[in-house]
Amino acid sequence: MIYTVTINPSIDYIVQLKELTLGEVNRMDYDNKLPGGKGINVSRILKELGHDNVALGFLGGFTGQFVKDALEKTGLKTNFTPIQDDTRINVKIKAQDETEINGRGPKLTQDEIDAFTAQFDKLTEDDVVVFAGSLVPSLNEDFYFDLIKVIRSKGAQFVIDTTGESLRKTLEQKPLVVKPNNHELAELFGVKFDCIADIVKYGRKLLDMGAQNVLVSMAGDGGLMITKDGVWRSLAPKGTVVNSVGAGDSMLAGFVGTYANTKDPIEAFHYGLASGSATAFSEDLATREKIEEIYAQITIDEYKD
Ligand SMILES: Nc1ncnc2c1ncn2[C@@H]1O[C@H](COP(=O)(O)OP(=O)(O)OP(=O)(O)O)[C@@H](O)[C@H]1O
Ligand SMILES: O=P(O)(O)OC[C@@]1(O)O[C@H](CO)[C@@H](O)[C@@H]1O
Repeated sequence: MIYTVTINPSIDYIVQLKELTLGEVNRMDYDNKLPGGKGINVSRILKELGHDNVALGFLGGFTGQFVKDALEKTGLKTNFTPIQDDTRINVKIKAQDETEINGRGPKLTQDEIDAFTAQFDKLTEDDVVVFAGSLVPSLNEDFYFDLIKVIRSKGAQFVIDTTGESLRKTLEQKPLVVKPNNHELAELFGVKFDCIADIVKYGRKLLDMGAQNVLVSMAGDGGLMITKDGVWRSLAPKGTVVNSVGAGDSMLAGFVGTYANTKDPIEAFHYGLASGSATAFSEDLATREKIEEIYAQITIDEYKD
């Protein structure tokens, strides 16, 4: 089974207006409330693609109830740990630019944390756990690292969408895949990339440091996949970008779901790219129909040094 973990879910409050003027009363043209959080987005795309999965994390208050109901309406399997405090609301303003204001997140009690962590004792080597998104203020990065140790001790695989030092620290536990974007990869090594060969060189370092597969997303320039068997590249398909929320999560979902079911990294990369671009071209996260349409437009070429 694939489990996604969203420690700090949200209601994504999408607000659209032609122009945002700071310091004035602005009126919305359109607004919408969506269940949000990176792991939840991964779960929603996994479900679209027909990959069985369960969304885990913490939900509380009227906002948490909204997220739970919205996910259950889609038929997604969830097993969120109930909490006393309210799940956060993240504001996504789509005006002349896209501006995001994300909440800090709720307080968790020790009993709530213990109830959540107990679930990981049941994992087996057939399971994959995907961690995505920020932690709540009362937890630090060690929370992820400690859970990852438990997951690996059960023989299960893990994926964590993180950057910087916490990415470096998780590599020794051999994540199934890491997915920095090209800027995050450059920052991790304190370098600047001038060409694809530079990106490949530093992507290979992540393999050497423990990652099983490396995806480097490059927004409108597509992506690269680096594995021990070779390097593959794809240009992004053409389309109108209407949404930058969740493209990275969708890419991760397309890759992880396909890889878990086929063990074919090239097919997984293909679905990862298609899912990322399909979401970038959609108002909300992509539908399966859109992902398949984009999939058919993508070609993947082997990259030779
Ligand atoms: N302008 C675009 N045109 C086509 N595809 C895109 C575009 N932007 C993003 N994508 C698709 O989404 C994938 C992930 O995008 P990106 O590189 O921005 O990841 P990210 O930085 O992790 O995203 P996020 O902002 O969601 O965290 C890309 O590899 C690509 O497939
Ligand atoms: O504050 P975090 O956890 O880093 O990011 C949360 C978030 O911005 O990420 C998702 C898009 O990737 C949104 O659904 C959600 O609001």
